[in-house]
This record gives sequence, structure tokens and C-alpha cells, in this order.
Amino acid sequence: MGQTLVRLIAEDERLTLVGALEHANSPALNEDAGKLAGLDALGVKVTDNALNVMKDADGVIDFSDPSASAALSALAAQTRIVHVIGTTGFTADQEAEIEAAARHAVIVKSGNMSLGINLLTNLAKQATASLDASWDIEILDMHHRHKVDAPSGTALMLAEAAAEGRDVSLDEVADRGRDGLTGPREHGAIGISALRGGSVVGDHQLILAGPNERLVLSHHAESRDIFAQGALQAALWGGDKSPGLYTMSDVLGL
Ligand SMILES: NC(=O)C1=CN([C@@H]2O[C@H](COP(=O)(O)OP(=O)(O)OC[C@H]3O[C@@H](n4cnc5c(N)ncnc54)[C@H](OP(=O)(O)O)[C@@H]3O)[C@@H](O)[C@H]2O)C=CC1
Ligand SMILES: O=C(O)C1=N[C@H](C(=O)O)C[C@H](O)C1
Repeated sequence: MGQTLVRLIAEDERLTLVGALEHANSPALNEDAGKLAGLDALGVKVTDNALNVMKDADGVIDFSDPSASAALSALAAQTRIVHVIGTTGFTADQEAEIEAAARHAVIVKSGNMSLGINLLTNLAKQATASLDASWDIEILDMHHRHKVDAPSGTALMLAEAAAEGRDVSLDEVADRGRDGLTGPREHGAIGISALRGGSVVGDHQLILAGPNERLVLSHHAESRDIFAQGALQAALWGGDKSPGLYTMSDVLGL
């Protein structure tokens, strides 16, 4: 995602790349961010000194790792810049750290930055609010073989929306990953499953399996550009907002 962002920022005259961050052991340190993204040199060297970069920036766009994103949110609070978080796979404690940082910085966080998925999330809520619990809800994600977290952040967004539509707590009804002699499906459960393989950018389905009919809401990401475009839109949107924790629905006005 870093390389995709560098490319799209270089193409957008509203935006200037002032830094590119990696961790202290990254082989990319001191490399030119433009060259790493397959462009001409941009004169921006990759660094692990986040504070140094952030003090000169209006925003930081972050698709990295949960502990890195939680730490970065504290620096965003310190430097008062917009923090766009696309990273997925947070623990409850890391979510709480980000919420605390959002008292001092504009933080836009979403498990999926694309317009299509954020619209689908609304549709998921509408569909599950309209159908009773005789319709079983199953959510499926498929991603490339390099993805390290499961289920995807998007699958969890869809599950939250489905639970909200049905007016139940996701924690109480989520059924994550079946294996072995599971017994019959729990009435009212929201099933969440993950497939990994190949170079799939990101496929999601919300399946409503009812008595004698099945409704499938699905989204296929065809390029990672859609996530980067959403993140850049969020960074620009956040520029004149008050500190707080926002979502892509806020950015898109959905
Ligand atoms: N919300 C959305 O729309 C999207 C979210 N994502 C999420 O974004 C995250 C990253 O995805 P992706 O780009 O595919 O993953 P990659 O592994 O390709 O990129 C993550 C990068 O972050 C680096 N990194 C790890 N720790 C730190 C740190 N402490 N400080 C700075 N950089 C660090 C990694 O370095 P190294 O490889 O050396 O460890 C790597 O270069 C994932 O959580 C993914 O689920 C992805 C796409 C869209
Ligand atoms: O890791 C990815 O690639 C993606 N992660 C996000 C997720 O966990 O939902 C968004 C997108 O599907 C790509």
C-alpha cells in the first residue's frame, strides 16, 4: 500500500510527499520512496524517524501493522496532524490507544477505504434489518497469500453492520472459523470465514441464506488504488475537522 500511495500522491497536484516511514530494521531505509514505487526519484528517503517526518506534515497515511499504527496515533496526537489508519487486525487494547489519541488528533480509521465496501456496509445493515433470524448470515473474505490477519478488517466491518441491522451484539453471535464436529448451526449466529491464496486483491461476500432463497451481497476489489484513493480523500477531508475518531462513512457522507 505504501508504494501505491507514493504513486498516487506523485500524480495528485493537491498533495506533496514529505516523508516515507518504515520500521528500524527495514531494508528500505534510506532508499528513495519514488524509486521504490517504480517512479523517478522524488528526493524523499525512507526513514524510521516518525516524529521528524510528522512535524513537517499535515497528515500521515498509515497502512502498516497494528502496534505501529497504535504508536503512530500517539505521535499524531502530539503533533496534532491528521492520521488516516487503514491497518487491520487491532486488539481491543490497541483500539483503546487509538481512541485516546483521537481526543487530540483527527483520526480516520476504516478496515476498508473503498467507496464500494462502505456503501455495501450500509446495504448490509439495511438488508439484515429487513430480514428476520430465519435468514442465516455468513460472511466470507478472500485475499492474497501475503495477508497476515484473519478475518479481514472488511469482513469484521460487514459483520458489525449485520449485527447492528439485526440489533444484536456481534460478540455474542459471531461464529469465527468452524472445524470438526461443530453440531448444527447456532440460530442467529453470524458466521465469518476467511480464504487466502494467490494474488486476490480483496473479495467479500455477505450471504443471507433464507428458507428456499439466498441473497448474496458481494464486492470485488480489482486494484489496490481504490484503498489508497479513499485514504487520500480521508486525509484531505480531515484537514479542517475537530479532533475525533472518524470512519470512511463520515468522509464519504454515507
Ligand atoms: N483499510 C484498507 O482499505 C486496507 C487495509 N490494508 C491493511 O493495511 C495493512 C498493510 O497492508 P499491506 O500494505 O498489504 O502490507 P505490507 O506488509 O505490504 O506493508 C506493511 C508495511 O508496513 C511496514 N511496517 C511494519 N511495521 C512497521 C513499523 N513499526 N513502522 C513502519 N512501518 C512498518 C512493513 O515492513 P516489513 O514488510 O519490513 O515488515 C511493510 O512495509 C494491513 O493491516 C492490511 O490489512 C491493506 C489494504 C487496504
Ligand atoms: O490486506 C489486504 O490486502 C486488505 N486488507 C483490508 C482488510 O483486512 O479488509 C482491506 C482490503 O480488503 C485489502
